[in-house]
Amino acid sequence: MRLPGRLAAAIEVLTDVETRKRPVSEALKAWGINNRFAGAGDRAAIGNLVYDALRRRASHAFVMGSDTPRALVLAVAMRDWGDSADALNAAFADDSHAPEAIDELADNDIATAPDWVRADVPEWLAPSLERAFGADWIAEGEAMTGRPSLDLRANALKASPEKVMRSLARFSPQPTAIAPFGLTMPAGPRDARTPNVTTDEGYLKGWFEVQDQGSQIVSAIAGAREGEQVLDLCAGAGGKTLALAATMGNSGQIFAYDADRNRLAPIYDRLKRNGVRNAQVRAPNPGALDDLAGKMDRVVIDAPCTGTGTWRRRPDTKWKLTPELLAQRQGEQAELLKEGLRYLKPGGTLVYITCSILPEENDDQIVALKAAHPELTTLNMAQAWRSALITDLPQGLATPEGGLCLTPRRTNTDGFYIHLLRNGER
Ligand SMILES: C[S@@+](CC[C@H](N)C(=O)[O-])C[C@H]1O[C@@H](n2cnc3c(N)ncnc32)[C@H](O)[C@@H]1O
Repeated sequence: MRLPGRLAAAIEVLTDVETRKRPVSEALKAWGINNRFAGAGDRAAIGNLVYDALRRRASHAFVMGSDTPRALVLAVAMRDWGDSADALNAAFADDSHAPEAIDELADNDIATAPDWVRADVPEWLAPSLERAFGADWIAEGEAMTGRPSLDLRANALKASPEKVMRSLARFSPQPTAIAPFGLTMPAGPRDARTPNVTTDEGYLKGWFEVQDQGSQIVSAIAGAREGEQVLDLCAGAGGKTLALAATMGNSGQIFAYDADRNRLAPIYDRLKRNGVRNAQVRAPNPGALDDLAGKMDRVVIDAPCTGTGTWRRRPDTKWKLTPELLAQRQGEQAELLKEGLRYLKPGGTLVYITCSILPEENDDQIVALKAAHPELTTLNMAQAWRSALITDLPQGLATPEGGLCLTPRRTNTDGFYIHLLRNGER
């Protein structure tokens, strides 16, 4: 397929996403099944167009004077991919699969757009983001419209970063800037494809996992040490469990739990592939964690959240988020923090993590928890960073209440928050 046909296909997929409220991945898959002639390169290009359209949905719509799928996809071609309207029209003229010619270009000046449009975020979230980032909030929003890199974590239980680099040399991975076991492959422009690393021999042997550098950083700062008893209360598919096991050198014990059996299911294979021997999965049965009450050195709560830190990867969620959903997540987080305390021994450490950048899910939760539990004290983040990552904590990452907030603009990672609390005296 040439570009005109790919643009038309992207308009079709985006229409499906917007009218049927379908997740992008599902709509792309359905399009692929109905259009079997399209190759992997076509599917990747169409996916890039749809995701790019959603990443900058508000500003694309402003510039084009329209938010139809057609306007949004054409905006990607012109604003992101650098094709002029004239060049596109010339290409459309001799391609029977092309969208209609562009003859109604509004071309509004983005400098005249409201702040939330320039930041490409939902209008109702502007006050929260301004509270989180002050004068930088628009730049932070803009940075969340870029394509994310593909990051890997070398599994220290089985391989060094150098060994993984050799295994994946054909993709030219580079060491990550902060995470010591991380490798990264920057996203390419236009129709570039994401490398398929999960068919690599090294992956199948458990030498590395796909994990955003931000997730690797917070896993390291969680500070699990050799020999500790650790509860991973929201283990999901085990992304952080695996990283914790690696920092613990397979000693001590991690109890991996999740309330959702389906989310937990992949963890068994992943633990095996990664050579993890110190993790015990606790399925969500009644009383599954009762025997751990008051015994844990560390309780990690990688809480369910709005996922605002992952907007680069899942831009459709940016526009679907509602105040009601935020309030629901806040309620779940407050409950989980209380629940997590149950398992902590005196002197133990509570680790609170979200992949959100909203203060409502981050510092605000900690303030409320500490008000109800004066025995909790915030651990020094600069010290935690230094002991986990050897370097000094970079300026500007600390939050007002003593947590840490990573963002695409600050650390070239997904957005993450982490806060460490000690339970009384050690
Ligand atoms: C951010 S995800 C966890 C991601 C995972 N830790 C990882 O690194 O791949 C949050 C998880 O919390 C789980 N969850 C939600 N409510 C819970 C509860 N009350 N108790 C335990 N897990 C819960 C969800 O099922 C979801 O898997």
